[in-house]
Amino acid sequence: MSSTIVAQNVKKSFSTGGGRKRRVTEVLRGVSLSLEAGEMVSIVGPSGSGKSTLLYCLSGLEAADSGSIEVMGTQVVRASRNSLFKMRRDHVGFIFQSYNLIPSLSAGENVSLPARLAGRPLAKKQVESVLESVGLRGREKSRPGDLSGGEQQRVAIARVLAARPDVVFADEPTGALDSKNGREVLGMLRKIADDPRRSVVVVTHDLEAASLADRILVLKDGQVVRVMGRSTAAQILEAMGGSQ
Ligand SMILES: Nc1ncnc2c1ncn2[C@@H]1O[C@H](COP(=O)(O)OP(=O)(O)OP(=O)(O)O)[C@@H](O)[C@H]1O
Repeated sequence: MSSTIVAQNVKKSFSTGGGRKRRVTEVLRGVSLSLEAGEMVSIVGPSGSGKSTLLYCLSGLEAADSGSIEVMGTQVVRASRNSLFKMRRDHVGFIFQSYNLIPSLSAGENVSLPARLAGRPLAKKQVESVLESVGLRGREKSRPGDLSGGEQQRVAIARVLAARPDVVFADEPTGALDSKNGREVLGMLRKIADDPRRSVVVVTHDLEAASLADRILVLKDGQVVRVMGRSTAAQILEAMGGSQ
């Protein structure tokens, strides 16, 4: 197996307020992790423990202060904007709680946009086939506003699948969905990670979602306090000390 992400001793602080009211909060206090191709990792922990910040630092959306993060061999910490742009374009896909679709574009156009921007336009058949793979056959022309939340998230997954990324980062992907749609979306994420070339990192409060991962990292106060192999939601809850 080969590593898609290797992160060592990642630190990140935020400062808020100015002058005498300036406060520095250490949000990540030396996080290390590695992710293998074909693996799904969940990051869980109490609210404010730094889960989203970690995801954004790993993907280069947020700049870590120190440490080392390699994504598919590219060093992310203190990388140039150009190198981060290329790393994200060539290797990374994102799924957010809020879907982040462009409302004025159809489902098909949303799916094909990243490939078009990367100068590798998709054939109509490819767009149809990737939408079909997420259960949206024949919905190419629908606009996000005409789709349910679950369907919009599936378009977002189709957009990621079309770009064939090595690593998919998902931040609370089921946070806005009911449990049935949430389960379907999670099944799709699990399927992405079952491809031996791909890996998935999911930040979630949903412990059923977390239990689909091969490894679960429990974050507390900006540090990884537990690393678990395949676990049930009840075992994860126990590892978190009984509180989400
Ligand atoms: N841009 C920012 N500026 C200042 N503080 C920030 C910023 N982003 C995050 N924080 C702070 O960092 C801490 C961790 O936030 P983060 O969103 O990473 O936690 P989380 O574990 O994902 O929380 P939740 O589960 O509630 O989404 C919080 O105290 C938050 O207020």
